[in-house]
Amino acid sequence: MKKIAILGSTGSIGTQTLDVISQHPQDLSVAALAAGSNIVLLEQQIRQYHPLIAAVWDAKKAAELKIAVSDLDVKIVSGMEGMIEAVTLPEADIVVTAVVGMIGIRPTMEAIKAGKDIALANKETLVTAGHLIMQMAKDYHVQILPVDSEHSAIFQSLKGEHASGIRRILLTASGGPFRGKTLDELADVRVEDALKHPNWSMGHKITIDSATMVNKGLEVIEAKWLFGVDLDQIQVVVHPQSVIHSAVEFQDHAVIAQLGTPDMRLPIQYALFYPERKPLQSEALDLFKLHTMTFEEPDLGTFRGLALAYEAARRGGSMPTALNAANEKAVAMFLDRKIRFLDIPEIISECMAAHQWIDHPSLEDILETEQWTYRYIESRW
Ligand SMILES: NC(=O)C1=CN([C@@H]2O[C@H](COP(=O)(O)OP(=O)(O)OC[C@H]3O[C@@H](n4cnc5c(N)ncnc54)[C@H](OP(=O)(O)O)[C@@H]3O)[C@@H](O)[C@H]2O)C=CC1
Ligand SMILES: CC(=O)[C@@H](O)[C@H](O)COP(=O)(O)O
Ligand SMILES: [Mn+2]
Repeated sequence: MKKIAILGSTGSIGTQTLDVISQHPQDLSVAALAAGSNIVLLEQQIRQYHPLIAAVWDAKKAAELKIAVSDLDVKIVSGMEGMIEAVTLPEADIVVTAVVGMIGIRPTMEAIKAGKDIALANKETLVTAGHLIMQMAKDYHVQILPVDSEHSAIFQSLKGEHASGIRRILLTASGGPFRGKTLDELADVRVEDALKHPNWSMGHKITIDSATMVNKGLEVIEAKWLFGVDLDQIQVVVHPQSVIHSAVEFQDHAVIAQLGTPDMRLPIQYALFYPERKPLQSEALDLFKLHTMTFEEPDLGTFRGLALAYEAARRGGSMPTALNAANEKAVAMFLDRKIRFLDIPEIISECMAAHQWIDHPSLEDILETEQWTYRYIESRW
């Protein structure tokens, strides 16, 4: 029986992880759950999956939850210390990092130090602290198993082959809801329009990232860390049908891809059972219904966020943190209707230009860069 801790159990990836666990009651069980503030759903999850511990970020909500589940044998904790206690629980074998944003860095690092394998959905952690996380994973002999659909597809296509065999990674992108639009057409788009992803149902933050294509930029950086390739070996290919989840071109020009319907339960399950494959109750791909698959080059002029991510990745050091922190803040402001859609790349660009670059940032440098970026945005917008 593999025991799982889920950081971000009430979100899109978290709830789909619980669905996978429900499909395999003989093999998988829940050791720990952690969420932000949705204690109504978290209580239901506690009653259904019986974790030993549940963490809530918000201390007041944690106190309310403690009373609500006082009939059960579950420890309720809160804040960052609570998150860390949940993911380092001795009984847990693997941690699914399904929290959104760079708040996931510290719990992920502590889980690695406690010897837990990581099923990594939280891409912001690798984008900002990839150099620290990948080294720690080596030092503590833990596996970082990708959950992000493209990275799982690359991982599945590689089948353990060494990075030296890779000629190129073909990282597919849907292009988001605004594919083919001009900058003029994007000037007045509404939050509702940006939240209409053509293929995937996901949390709000990543859905906006898909609309700006910053998501693809974050994924380029994530792929660099996960697979140890150079940036110029990663080619973004716009594939609006989201059926090819990504591919690897090898030195002999063979291209191996993973295809499927857009359903995150497959990459989640693959990470939880790796290297085994298990059955999954989900919709199978029907190529006759699909008819066509198409491919385009990304429009870096219109989707400036992707170009900025390449720039941040090339500069390295603390620049991806400046990009990511600026994006997290700007997306939150857009969702709050405080800025317009095209202000998102503008804010990222201004933060990157003003950022005091650090070559090999420590955890403290990364967290300080995050705070500086938030303060800088608050002082200007
Ligand atoms: N959704 C998807 O299909 C995919 C997601 N990803 C990545 O996975 C991560 C999660 O995405 P997604 O599931 O869509 O996001 P959601 O917004 O749906 O869920 C986020 C989760 O994080 C929790 N959370 C938020 N803030 C805190 C906090 N301070 N402390 C503890 N928990 C917190 C939320 O809790 P609460 O609701 O209680 O506030 C919720 O459980 C992101 O990094 C995303 O980029 C990658 C590929 C695909
Ligand atoms: C499901 C998943 O992994 C998302 O990251 C998804 O890929 C977003 O789609 P695009 O960023 O390609 O629009
Ligand atoms: Mn993805």
